[in-house]
Amino acid sequence: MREEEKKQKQLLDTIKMLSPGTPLREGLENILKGKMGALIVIGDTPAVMDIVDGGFALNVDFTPAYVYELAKMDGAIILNHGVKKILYANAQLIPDPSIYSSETGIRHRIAERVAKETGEVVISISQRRNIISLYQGYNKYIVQDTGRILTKANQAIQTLEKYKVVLNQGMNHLSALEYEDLVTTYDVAVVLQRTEMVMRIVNEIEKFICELGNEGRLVSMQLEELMANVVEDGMNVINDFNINQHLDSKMVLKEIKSLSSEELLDLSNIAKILGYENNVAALDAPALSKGYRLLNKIPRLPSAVIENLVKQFGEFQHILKASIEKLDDVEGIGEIRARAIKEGLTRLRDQVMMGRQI
Ligand SMILES: Nc1ncnc2c1ncn2[C@@H]1O[C@H](COP(=O)(O)OP(=O)(O)OP(=O)(O)O)[C@@H](O)[C@H]1O
Repeated sequence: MREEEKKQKQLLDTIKMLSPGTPLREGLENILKGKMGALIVIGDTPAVMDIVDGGFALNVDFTPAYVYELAKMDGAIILNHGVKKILYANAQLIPDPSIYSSETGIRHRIAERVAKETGEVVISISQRRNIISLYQGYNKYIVQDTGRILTKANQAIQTLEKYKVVLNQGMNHLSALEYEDLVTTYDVAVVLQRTEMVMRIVNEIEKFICELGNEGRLVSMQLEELMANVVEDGMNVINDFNINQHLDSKMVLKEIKSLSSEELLDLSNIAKILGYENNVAALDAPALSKGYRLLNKIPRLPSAVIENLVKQFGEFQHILKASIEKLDDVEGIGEIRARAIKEGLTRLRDQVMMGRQI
């Protein structure tokens, strides 16, 4: 999984490197518009240079215009890793022919084999089919039309908005139950399930944003606005209800993330990760909140003080029922802050109950 995640991140970084607005993308678009093809290797590692024959060394600064002119020649262009320099042009690439390639055109076959053999990024522009393909190791990615990606990104934002409404309702319901001391494992598992579903859509949208480059600013802003507090609230729900002796909150989050889409639908899987019994009946069992999430919503309450409160009282219900004097006894809390906490909790209760009626 780790290796898979690393590869995915590498591919995303590469996609960003040729996203709209970058000099590399401009060069590639020019080649496409000029109805030419190209074969471009990014990186002059020994593994790459071992399979290069002929061509000539340039070592000039990368510009979209140079790469366009050089693409008029036969053979491959080799750039440095940061795409700052054009190192070689007109190079013949001779990768191991026994490496499997699923491509049909010669240029694409060479590109795929070179990427597999060297692990580097290879870009192939097909003259006939008018497409840009990118190979990195064993991964392949086809550069798509910006308008199409934008449509998909906007659809994903709309889906995210719908999921966010449902998540907010779940969070508000959980808050109300925390005040009433009526939380069950089911209510906790539901909000964590919804949070994870939201995060999975966010991952999709982040990929689109990488692909869109400077065309993705609006989507990025919308995403940022929609995601305010989602990650923190999710983490605090785990902090509040995790009773698993073997997993800390970060590990719990990781376990939830590693659930397949089907496993995520079964709430008892989430309950089990949190340390509750792994059966349907356990979902009806009461769950006690420590209070991290709700205390974090009180303005100007430092996290160290929240930590001390939870350490001293153990449960949100005990904090809720504590007198000003008892709150005052906690390290970092004087009388003024104790009153502010009381008032903050009352105000929050009113907001939560109002939200529930809607
Ligand atoms: N081994 C190689 N090393 C470097 N460049 C190559 C190599 N093989 C092919 N090329 C480049 O690819 C160009 C196109 O080759 P060819 O037309 O056979 O491939 P193709 O896959 O049909 O291309 P396209 O899809 O662009 O029409 C060649 O003119 C050459 O510049």
